[in-house]
Order: sequence, then structure tokens, then C-alpha cells
Amino acid sequence: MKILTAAQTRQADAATLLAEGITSAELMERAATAFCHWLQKRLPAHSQRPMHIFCGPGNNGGDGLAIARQLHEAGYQPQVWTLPAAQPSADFTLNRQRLPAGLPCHEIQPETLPQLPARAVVVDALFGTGLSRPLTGAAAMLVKHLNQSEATVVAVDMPSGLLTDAPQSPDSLVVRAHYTVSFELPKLAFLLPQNAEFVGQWEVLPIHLDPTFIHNAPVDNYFVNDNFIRGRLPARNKFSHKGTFGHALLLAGSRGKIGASVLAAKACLRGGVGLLTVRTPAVGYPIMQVAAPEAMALADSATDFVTELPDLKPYAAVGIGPGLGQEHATCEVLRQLLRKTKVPLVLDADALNLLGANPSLLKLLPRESLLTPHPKEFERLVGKPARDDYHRLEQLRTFVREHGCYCVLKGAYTTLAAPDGTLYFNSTGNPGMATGGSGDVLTGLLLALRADKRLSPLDAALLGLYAHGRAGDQAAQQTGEAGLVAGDLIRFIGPVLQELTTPLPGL
Ligand SMILES: NC(=O)C1=CN([C@@H]2O[C@H](COP(=O)(O)OP(=O)(O)OC[C@H]3O[C@@H](n4cnc5c(N)ncnc54)[C@H](OP(=O)(O)O)[C@@H]3O)[C@@H](O)[C@H]2O)[C@@H](O)CC1
Ligand SMILES: [K+]
Repeated sequence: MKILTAAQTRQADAATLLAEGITSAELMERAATAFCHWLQKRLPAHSQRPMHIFCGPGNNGGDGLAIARQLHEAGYQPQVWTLPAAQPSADFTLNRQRLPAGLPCHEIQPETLPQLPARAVVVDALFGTGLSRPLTGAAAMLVKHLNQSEATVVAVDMPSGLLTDAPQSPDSLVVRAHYTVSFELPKLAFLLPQNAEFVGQWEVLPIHLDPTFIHNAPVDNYFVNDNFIRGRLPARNKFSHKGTFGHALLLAGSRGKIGASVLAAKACLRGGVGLLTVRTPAVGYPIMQVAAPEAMALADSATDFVTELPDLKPYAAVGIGPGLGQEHATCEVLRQLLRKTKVPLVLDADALNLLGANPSLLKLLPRESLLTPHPKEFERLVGKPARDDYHRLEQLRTFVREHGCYCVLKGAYTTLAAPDGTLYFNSTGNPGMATGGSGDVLTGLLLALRADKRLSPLDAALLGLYAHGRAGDQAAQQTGEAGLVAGDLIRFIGPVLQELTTPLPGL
């Protein structure tokens, strides 16, 4: 799914009117109907909860007025509140005129703000994608009032006050919505942690914007949902052999952190790798042999950490990092690996910390390497903290362009950056996965997919992120989010990959 900017959303709106020969009021009606269906499914008219619909002067407010009329027709008893405005939009004015006589509509004044008890439902249709500056005056006062109330707040398209694809100044007022019901495509603002308190739980409803416009729109950001992933994982050919799926090498583990290497190894095996060899410090050798008998273990001559790089000839891909430690000798192994490898690399955890601490190593990074930092590791890699989440995304784009690599920034919407700077926001996963070892599982899975000769680097990375999150979602259904441990993810990898495998075309 593409993520359009606010300006592109306006263009998509115009293109749809042209392509379908409809008026903007008709498209607004479509959006309002989609919203009302969403609400009606969750809140029946007979619930009798007080409902207040707050409308701004533009088309977001127009949506609010159309929503009010449709809900009124469906048996709800909403009250409408409009902001005083010199020049409301044409579709606002039209829908204002269309309000039935029996539907109360008030202009908002400081002294006439309604009481909003906990039972009340607020529909926030003040501002959407057309917001152009911070809220002031009556709008600011109203948003403060909404945020102080205990009512349930549902935002139309955007929580009012939030910009679609740029940061607003830190002291800006923004509606804290419990739900944001948006149209057609997700907005960048929904995917960033700093906006979570405003956006709440979000959903996008189709309103059938012009598919040709969307198809041709150049974008920097994608949302990776099921549709986007389908078709990327080919079915296994009956005559395929171990070589097709590659022989992977994993360099991982140190005393006290052999578990990380075991988790990564098991995930790699379940990710479908042909063969797996694990370089482990001697202390990990018997553990690996027992815990993952399908993997071959190569014991290092050092007891506690990895000090030797094996001959790289047999391998289709190399993963390094989980539980590795940051000993000087291990750092030298990483340096040699970066110098010598001719196959794809997956770098995680301490491998990234070593890169961050030794910038000369970064210069050796082979093109198309795949790095999987969490925000703190990423900060160490780039050497300075981000001002905010938008700045972090810019840092990410700059980093991958500079190093010609793929970088996975782990978080609620784990973000893959491709070497050209395009960002892909993953949709799967849950907070239960914020637990030790979850990243090691991801590294193992990505290693398996990078060793699979049938997959492009981009497809391998996208599939890995998506399948990892989906395995987490399936595991959490059984364990609950709090009870989820990283090892639970592993047994869901196989079934999830099976689900994502492209079936034969139907007859
Ligand atoms: N695109 C689509 O596909 C579809 C879009 N639809 C809906 O349209 C919405 C976008 O509508 P929109 O463009 O009219 O913008 P909107 O957010 O209502 O605000 C603009 C108005 O507010 C004003 N204003 C701005 N900031 C302000 C401030 N801080 N304080 C005070 N005023 C401020 C601004 O004035 P100006 O900046 O011109 O001075 C202008 O008057 C979109 O979110 C969705 O809900 C659906 O109906 C159908 C499909
Ligand atoms: K809104």
C-alpha cells in the first residue's frame, strides 16, 4: 500500500472526481457513509449515548456535517458544533444547508462548550489533511476542552491538529483521539511513536479513490500489509535441493548469551534455509549441538567468544551479531568478514554496536548488506540522537543511501529502508514481541531468506519482517502479549511462511 502525502491526497481526490465524473460532494458523501458504517457496527443507535460532532470550516468539517445527517437518518441523535469561520469550504456550506431541521447545530463560543461526560461520544471533524498551521483561538480552546473530557473521541481522517506528514511544533494542540478512522490509505503520521497518543487505534476505510492515480503516484513510503506481501514467496519446486535454499553461516553467541545464537539458529532453520553452520565459542558448542541438532556447529578455539572467521567459501549468506559480545578479537572477525565476504550479510545486535564504535568498519560494509538495529543501536550507528521520529526517518534514508545497504529499524511499525531511500513500514506484530530474543529470531529468519537464491534482497527483507510480526501475532493469541517469549515465535514461522507462499494459479 502506498502512503501518499497530504498534497498527493488532494490530487487523488481531484483525479477521482475527473475519472468518475462525480462532484466533490458525492465523494464526501462516500467518505461519510464509510465512516457511519464503521461507527454503526460498534455503536448501535439504541445505545442512546450522547453524541457531539465538532466540525471545522473545510472539507473535514464537511465530512462531519454529512456524517451527522447520515447518523440522524439512521436514528442517532447527534448534536453538531461548528467553528466560527469567515470562509468555509463550498462542501462545508452545502452540507450545512443539508442538515435536517430537527438536528441541533450550534456555533462554538467559549461560553457554550458542551459538557462531555464519560458516556459521550465525540466525532472530531475539525481539521484533516488540510491543516496548515497550529491551532489557535476557538479551535485551540475546543481541543483543550475535548482533551480534558473523558468522552470517547473518534477522529475523522486525522486527529485535528496533527499534520499528515511532518512534525508539528512541540507545543501544538492536537486532539487525543481513541480511534482515528481515515480514508483509503494510511497517513505517515499514524506510524510514528510520537503521534500514538493522538491517533489512538487507527483504521483506513476504502472510498475508491482513482486507482490509476494511486498506481502512478511516486512515493517514498509504503505500508506493508498482506496484499503487498502476496506473490513475493514462490512455492518450492518439487526438484529443488538443499543448494536452492542456500547454506548459511551464523556467527553468534558468547558466554552467557549462547541462548541468542540458539534462537537465531532455530529461526533460520524454520525460515527454510538449506543448511546452517553456526560458529560458536567453545562454551556454546555442546549447547548448540543439543538445542539445534539440524545445524552444524563449528567451535571456535576461544572458550567465551568468537575469535576466528571460518573459510567463507561454502556459504550463500552470513549472519553475525546475536549474543556476540564486543571483544576486540570479535571485532577483528567482523572486520575480516566485511573485507572478505562476497555473499549477502545480515548484521544485528553487537555486530551493529561494533560498527557504531568503529566507524572505519562502516566504510567496509558490502553493498546490499542488511542491518537490523533498534533505535538505540541505530543512534550509535549514526552517531547522534534524532530530534524526533521524522528526523530519525531522514537519518535512516541518508544512512542507507550513503552505505548502499538495507536497514531495518525495529519498533512498533518496523521500518525497512532500501538503498534508494524508500521506506517500508511493516504492519504485523504486537507489543508482546518487545521481549529479549525477539530480535535474534528476526536475524535468523532474515538470514534464511537472504540465503534463498530465489529471492531479491528487498523481497527477502520484506518477507522476513512481515512473517516475524505475523508469527508474533499468532503466538500472542495463545500466550497473550505479556506471556510471549521469543522462543514462541519460532514454531509459527513455518506455518506463516506456508500461508504466504504463492499458490498455483486457480483454474
Ligand atoms: N482528499 C480526499 O480524498 C478526501 C477528503 N475528504 C476530507 O477532506 C479533508 C481535507 O479537507 P480540506 O482540504 O478542506 O482541509 P481541512 O483539513 O478540512 O482544513 C482546511 C480548512 O481549515 C483551515 N485551516 C487549516 N489549518 C487551520 C488552523 N490551524 N486554524 C484554523 N483554520 C485552519 C483552512 O484554511 P486556510 O489554511 O485555507 O486558511 C481551510 O479552511 C480530509 O481530511 C477529509 O476529511 C473527504 O471528504 C473525501 C475524500
Ligand atoms: K479530524
